[in-house]
Amino acid sequence: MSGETCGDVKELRRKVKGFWRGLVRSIEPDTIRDVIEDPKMPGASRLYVPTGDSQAQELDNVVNVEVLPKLDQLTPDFVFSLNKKPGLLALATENGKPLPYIVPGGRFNEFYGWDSYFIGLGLLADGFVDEARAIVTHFVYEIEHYGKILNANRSYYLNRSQPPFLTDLARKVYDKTQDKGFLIIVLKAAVEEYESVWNSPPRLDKTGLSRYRPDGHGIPPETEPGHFNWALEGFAKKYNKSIEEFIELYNTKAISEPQLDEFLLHDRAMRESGHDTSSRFENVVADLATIDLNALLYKYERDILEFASLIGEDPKKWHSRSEARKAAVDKYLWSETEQIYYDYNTKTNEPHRFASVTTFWAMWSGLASPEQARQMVASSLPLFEQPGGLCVAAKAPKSAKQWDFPCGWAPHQILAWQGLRQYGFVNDAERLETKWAAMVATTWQRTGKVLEKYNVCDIDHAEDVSAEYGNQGSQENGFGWTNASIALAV
Ligand SMILES: OC[C@H]1O[C@H](O[C@H]2O[C@H](CO)[C@@H](O)[C@H](O)[C@H]2O)[C@H](O)[C@@H](O)[C@@H]1O
Repeated sequence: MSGETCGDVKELRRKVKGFWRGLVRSIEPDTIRDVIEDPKMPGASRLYVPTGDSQAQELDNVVNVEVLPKLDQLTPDFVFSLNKKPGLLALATENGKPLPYIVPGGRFNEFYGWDSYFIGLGLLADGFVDEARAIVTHFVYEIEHYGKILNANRSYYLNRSQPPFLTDLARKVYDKTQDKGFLIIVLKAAVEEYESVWNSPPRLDKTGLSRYRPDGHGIPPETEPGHFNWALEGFAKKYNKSIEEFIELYNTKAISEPQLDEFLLHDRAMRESGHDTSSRFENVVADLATIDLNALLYKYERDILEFASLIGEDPKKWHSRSEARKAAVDKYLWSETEQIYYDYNTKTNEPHRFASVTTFWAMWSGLASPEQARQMVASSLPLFEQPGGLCVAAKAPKSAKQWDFPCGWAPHQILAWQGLRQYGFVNDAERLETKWAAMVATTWQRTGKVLEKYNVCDIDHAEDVSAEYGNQGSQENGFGWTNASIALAV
């Protein structure tokens, strides 16, 4: 790294400490209006509170508060019915006060599932332990009241989750606080989430592995206008309708289109995977036992085992579960010849041969054996390494989406750095951290912004990623997980 770049990185690192403040939100009378605001859906003005949360209900003299029905009534049809009156979902309070949370930034003005994990890591690196602990408390609240850690706390996200990271963040917070009471609460919620969301049908498959496969109905309303035009044109033509007219007919079930149902099943699963959208997942992901999710669930099993031991409960069951998952991953996902983990198609019963950088999640979670890790570093790492760090994929698809080549994203970098270090590949981790931090910092100097994602293959134009809704991030506050990556790399 040149002296100038090194200076940019250090300056950005200092800035990041201050960026967090601008991303903090809190559901309380003075701030509720700004917090409810949804750049994705202008006009959102409601706060939905779960049955039984009387504290959140007290805000009804400031905004329009509506109480949700009980958990088992949050069906796809019910959630769809809220699309005409979208709103924010209440989060946890503590000692009678709302607990603040941190949003990613840009068009994402709500509490996200996996973004919050990475934000939590950044907060811990910056010494904000209470704020990181609050993220865990919100996750627990969401599991108790909404049945899952939500994609984010908006009404239209009620039926789906995101990649699960509760236990690792809780463990890291516990390491700082040594609060066993906190661990007991987390353990109960994590087991509940594991059993009812990830280890039950429809997500659990006969292989014993899990898939992203949420329920839902209709066209996802939070996407930018025209997002689905390419997929809907043919259907609209068939009925001699405009795309808007067709959407209305389809959404209200006036017409039935099983082929579109199938496309949207995968689309929802792709959003649950956090990788919306990508050519790896389009039209297939609800059938895939991905390396991503199964690595994360292995980590849950290992963490739950440890939490149970720490509080004096019998951890045996979790040992068997993690061993069974490891065996299934080795059987179905590991490619001995190509030395990489592929996803497995549970419908066609064959590997989905798409090389993804998430293969390194098997190292982050401890799922890979030392030999598998060595082979992946030797054979697969070079496929993804680019001037700006790790790319999502090894090659360009026909039509690139934002989670495709040539993009690189902070969560992928962070998990790979940690995975590499865990298996002793410290030089590789340091080299990748340096490449990424240098690219983020020089782009920040050039554009004034810290962004959601980067073109890691063309670092002189790294901000140039126009796929889908463009590139989020700002001058004042950066972007949540990228801020975190700088806090962790430097
Ligand atoms: O509005 C379109 C989609 O936006 C979200 O996805 C992207 O931003 C999230 C927040 O940073 C991030 O978690 C996700 O990985 C990104 O792809 C949202 O999560 C989607 O559900 C939504 O349809």
